[in-house]
Parts: sequence; C-alpha cells; structure tokens
Amino acid sequence: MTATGIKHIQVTCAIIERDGLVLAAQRSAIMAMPYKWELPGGKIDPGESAEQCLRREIFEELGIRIVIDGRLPAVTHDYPTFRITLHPFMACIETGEIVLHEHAAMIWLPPEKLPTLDWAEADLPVIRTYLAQCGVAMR
Ligand SMILES: Nc1nc2c([nH]c(=O)n2[C@H]2C[C@H](O)[C@@H](COP(=O)(O)OP(=O)(O)OP(=O)(O)O)O2)c(=O)[nH]1
Repeated sequence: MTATGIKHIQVTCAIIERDGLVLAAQRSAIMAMPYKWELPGGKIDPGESAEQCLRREIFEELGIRIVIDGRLPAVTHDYPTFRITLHPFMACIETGEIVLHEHAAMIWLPPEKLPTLDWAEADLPVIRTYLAQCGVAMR
C-alpha cells in the first residue's frame, strides 16, 4: 500500500532477445488491461527474488526457461487504481519452445518496430530505455 492507500505491486518483466528480435506478448481478453502489449513476467511473490519471480512467471506463461543477462532501471507508474513498479530484465531463451498459456498473442519484432504496439502504459519508459541502448530513438 502507498501512503494514500492505493495498492502498489512489484512486477518483473523480460526483454527476451533472439536473433536480433524482441518478444512482446499481448494480454488476453480476460486479463486486466485486455489486449495491451507487455513484456512477459508478473508479480513478485512474498519471499521471492525478482529473478526467481521472472523465471517462474516466464515458465508458467510461455513454457520456456530463460537465462537472465542484464537488467534495466525499475520504473514506477500510477494507473488509475494501482501503482506498479516494473523491474525489467534482459534475457534469452535457454530451453523450450514457446507455448502461450495466458496471452492472446505474441510477436517477435526488431527493436525499431516495438513503438508500433499498443503497450501497457508502464512499459513505455522501459521500451524507451531499451531502444536508447540499441541506438533507436522513440518519440
Ligand atoms: N507481466 C507484465 N505485467 C505488466 C507489464 N506492464 C504492466 O503494466 N503490467 C501490469 C499488468 C498487471 O496489472 C500486472 C501484472 O500482473 P500479473 O500478470 O502477474 O497478474 P494478472 O494480470 O493475472 O493480475 P491478477 O489476475 O493477479 O490481478 O502488471 C508488463 O510489461 N509485464
């Protein structure tokens, strides 16, 4: 909870790169923020590290094991009904073929195409920071 009583959640997410492309996942009709695009991941459980959370969530959602090989600065965003701190990590696939267990769709995109998606608002600064690292400007 924040001082104003609004819920504050801690969420991990992964920028998974493969062959110069980045994986984006689309939230389903029955999830909060339906059809918004996000970086796969989810809420940190009590007693879990951010890295443990991310590996667990990615396996639950996509059925793959990842190797985490970096992290980007965390960002905090206020949605109308809750506050989120998003903890982004760089990752690649260690084993497995992706099977969507929760998302409506996924897409592999070159970094410069990421801004064309309708992202969850909290993700925009993460995408911007990632693109800056790739040398791509984002409006
Ligand atoms: N996984 C993920 N969640 C994100 C991103 N950006 C963003 O605003 N979120 C929000 C959406 C959800 O409100 C929350 C993550 O919750 P979650 O994926 O673990 O669980 P959920 O949607 O099933 O939520 P719930 O049923 O527990 O309410 O963070 C992102 O890039 N990745």
